Amino acid sequence: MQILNWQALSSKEQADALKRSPLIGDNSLEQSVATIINSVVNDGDNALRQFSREFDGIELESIALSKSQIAQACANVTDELKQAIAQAKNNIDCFHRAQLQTNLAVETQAGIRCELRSEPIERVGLYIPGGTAPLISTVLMLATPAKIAGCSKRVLLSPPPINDAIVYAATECGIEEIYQVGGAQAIAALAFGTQTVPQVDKIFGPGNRFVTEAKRAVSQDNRCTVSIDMPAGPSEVLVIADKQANPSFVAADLLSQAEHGADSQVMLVTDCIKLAEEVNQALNDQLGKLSRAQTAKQALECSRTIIVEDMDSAARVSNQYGPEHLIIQTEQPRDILPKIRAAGSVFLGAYTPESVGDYASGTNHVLPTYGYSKTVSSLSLADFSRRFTVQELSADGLKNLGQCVMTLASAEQLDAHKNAVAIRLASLTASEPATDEQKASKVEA
Ligand SMILES: NC(=O)c1ccc[n+]([C@@H]2O[C@H](COP(=O)([O-])OP(=O)(O)OC[C@H]3O[C@@H](n4cnc5c(N)ncnc54)[C@H](O)[C@@H]3O)[C@@H](O)[C@H]2O)c1
Ligand SMILES: N[C@H](CO)Cc1c[nH]c[nH+]1
Ligand SMILES: [Zn+2]
Repeated sequence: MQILNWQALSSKEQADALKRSPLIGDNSLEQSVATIINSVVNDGDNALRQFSREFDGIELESIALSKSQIAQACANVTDELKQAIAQAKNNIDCFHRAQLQTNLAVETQAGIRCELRSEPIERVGLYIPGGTAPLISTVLMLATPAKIAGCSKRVLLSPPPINDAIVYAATECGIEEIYQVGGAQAIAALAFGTQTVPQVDKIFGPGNRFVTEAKRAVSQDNRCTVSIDMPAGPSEVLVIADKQANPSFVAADLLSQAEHGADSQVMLVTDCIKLAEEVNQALNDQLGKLSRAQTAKQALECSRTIIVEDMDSAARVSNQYGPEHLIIQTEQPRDILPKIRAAGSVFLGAYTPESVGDYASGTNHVLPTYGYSKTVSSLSLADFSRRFTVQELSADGLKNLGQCVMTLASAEQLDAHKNAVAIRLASLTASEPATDEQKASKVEA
């Protein structure tokens, strides 16, 4: 990887050093995805079949999997893979179940009760990438929290021909509706519905740049009201390492994300030039042995090593980049953690490869990319529910708050708002028995 000295760079060069892969900034992407979406809106299933032919090279017999197709796919999965799926699912289930929250109620003032409640999102669409690798683990990452949250309609889509283990993992997570459609056309189908694919309320799942652009586009399209989880595009990792880090471990972690796609990006930030050179050597040694060497090599071409003065500076560079995954392989990784402001998921120490989070530690691997980790959180149980508030005032509560609201409404010159309170306060006063003082003043009058 290209090695850059952070201190020697101008601020423009520093910003360029942290730019994402040029494939992601491709201007033609927006237009080609818009064309795909419009075709699905107009032609429904026919468009899905046409794009499957064009992009996946598959002549689709059935878009929806039948019960017998599902049973056959499950029977094809080996026991070893079934056991690994079960172990990963247990950990993911354990971590996401722990995120269940109870509704809360607070009395902000006497007679004023405020509540925060949450309800599952009813219809969710789960997109499982499958263009270049069948991401079986993504099924667990999406379907497990969707089930725990109580989403009643959970449909799963993945490119054709759908992988048997994806189907098995889906059924293990209680998914009954499975469709073989991929790419931007799958996202359009979930957003607008077709003759076969049902329309959903929210779309979840990562994907390549076509999928991610399609999610962005449908979430801003006023022809539908679908929402999305987050921009979870091509994988990224940034490794902060010091002189004690094992260069082979670092190289292996960088390659584990580089192999996802040519548009993936991996970064190394270190205060040790010797380590940077050893990692480059280890990358060369390991790259040739990978089945996806060509893809990883392309990703490495748009990736960089940045030499910084010290670990404080490393944390600042990482925060500026806002990586999807951040690995800290230093002598005292926990010392750096409090300085981290932006990362989708953090991996501490030499024995925490990023792969464990991808598959089975229990955390969710659906994470914001493109620098969105500065503002967007990693996928969690809360994303499958919507929160809403409730308030209830007693008559005394309204008496306590009425004047405050009327004063604010007057200041905003919104008379009807003020009146909605005033009319009630007046009715309360009228229905109250008169006090001795009031009776006396009436007699005097
Ligand atoms: N950020 C995250 O949380 C996260 C998690 C897992 C995976 N990922 C990423 O997901 C991605 C998976 O990508 P993938 O390609 O393997 O699978 P994918 O399912 O996302 O995309 C495959 C689909 O892309 C469409 N496509 C391919 N070429 C096209 C073209 N030229 N024009 C229009 N559509 C086209 C096809 O319809 C195909 O079915 C990787 O980039 C990986 O890094 C991200
Ligand atoms: N690294 C991916 C998230 O960017 C998730 C994944 C699934 N399988 C392997 N890796
Ligand atoms: Zn991965």
